[in-house]
Amino acid sequence: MTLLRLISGNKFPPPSFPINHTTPNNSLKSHFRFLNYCPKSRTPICCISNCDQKTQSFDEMDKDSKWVSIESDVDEEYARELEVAVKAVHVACLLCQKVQERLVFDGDGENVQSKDDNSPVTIADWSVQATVSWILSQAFGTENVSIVAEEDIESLSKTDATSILSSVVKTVNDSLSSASRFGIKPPVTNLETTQVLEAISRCNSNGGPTGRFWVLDPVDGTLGFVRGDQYAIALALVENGEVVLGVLGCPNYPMNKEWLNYQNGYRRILSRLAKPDSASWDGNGCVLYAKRGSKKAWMQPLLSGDNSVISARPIKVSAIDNPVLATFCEPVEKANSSHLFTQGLAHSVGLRNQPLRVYSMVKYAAIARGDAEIFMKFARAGYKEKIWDHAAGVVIIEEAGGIVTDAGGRRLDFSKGVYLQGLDRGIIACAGASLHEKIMSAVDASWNSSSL
Ligand SMILES: Nc1ncnc2c1ncn2[C@@H]1O[C@H](COP(=O)(O)OS(=O)(=O)O)[C@@H](OP(=O)(O)O)[C@H]1O
Ligand SMILES: [Mg+2]
Repeated sequence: MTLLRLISGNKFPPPSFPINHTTPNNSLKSHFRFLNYCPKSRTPICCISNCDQKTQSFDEMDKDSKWVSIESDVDEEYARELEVAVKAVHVACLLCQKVQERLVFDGDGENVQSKDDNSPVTIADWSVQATVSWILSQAFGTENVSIVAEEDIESLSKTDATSILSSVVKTVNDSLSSASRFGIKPPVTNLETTQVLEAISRCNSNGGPTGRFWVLDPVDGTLGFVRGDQYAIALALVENGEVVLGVLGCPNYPMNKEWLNYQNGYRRILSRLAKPDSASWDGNGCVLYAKRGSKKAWMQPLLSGDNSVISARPIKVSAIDNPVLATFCEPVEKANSSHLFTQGLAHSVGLRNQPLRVYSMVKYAAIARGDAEIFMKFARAGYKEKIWDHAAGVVIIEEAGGIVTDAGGRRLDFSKGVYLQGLDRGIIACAGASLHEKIMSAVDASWNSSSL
């Protein structure tokens, strides 16, 4: 059996796989082939193999195996989808780190474009979209993959965009060629420009109430990204209108939440001064993921340097329910959410801490990890929230024990197409029910006097 079958087929390996019985839980039938136990973190981890070799037997693959863990059972629904999605997001995170480094440190500003709505788009947005689209198509077959995603190829295909397009093609090929460290088999030859454009434009699903589709925000918080700050890569799987899987890559969100307070260059300089050692969780980013109904959410560190060990740890929302001790997060940009309105809400609920203003869906990650207790977003009237800005974050918070609704207490509806239709006033995510109710009551009490 070739590795390709493992990656692209829906079948799991045959039962004759070598299972390392040093695992403390032999009943866990991981969909990875080699169960083992991480000597450092003492968590169960599973080998994946170095896939850049043409065809390997499983025994051969074991020799150069690398470590990635996904705590799920081979028989569980969506196990294969989760495995592929987490790997794809890891690949995308490394891609973005490299592009951001060039953009911010080397002043490669040419690779930032403006979209029709004046929001920025960079080679990272298109490259991630192409890369994730290609990986999903390889894994499940192009005909089985439907993707709703933020970018299209309109501006990229214009004649004056040729140098950007070639940067995108190069970035995608560089990224896929090193994806083997995650067990993803790279293309046999570099992707042609047309293949890259096709991978991007294939993400043209409009979602809807039935069937299965992926939702991708290739770079959420592009403004944060171009400013050298926080951003996220968000991938979710929606089935019959319900988000069933969510994966959130946060390349600049390290283990230690204090780092969030250092914005822009200051944070970067600090992270450079204190380069993480390869096994450290402190300095590098993270990938969070969850599966609907599992009542568990997980976090992995990003690979750094030559490190090839990744173990996942469970995450939980904060237990704080006293407003005096709680912290709320909100968008950095006033244009995206009214700071004035949330300031009033904070005052009436009795929140005392300064708001944590963070770009992108990293805010969802902060709630899921227990670094903050409340996330509020109140966009201007008429703004229509897109499903890719929320899908992955919602399922991760919910499975980590939190609550996400609109201001009327209804769960967000991912079944109505590209937009979150029918959203009542704004979005409120909380660690617990008591804080959530307090915020909703405060919104009711002050909404009519707000200018929103
Ligand atoms: N006017 C307005 N109001 C509300 N929301 C908007 C608005 N404009 C954009 N967006 C969307 O917001 C995404 C950025 O995340 P946040 O809303 O959390 O804002 S911020 O990054 O913290 O400033 C951002 O995602 P990206 O485009 O992927 O960066 C947008 O989809
Ligand atoms: Mg976004």
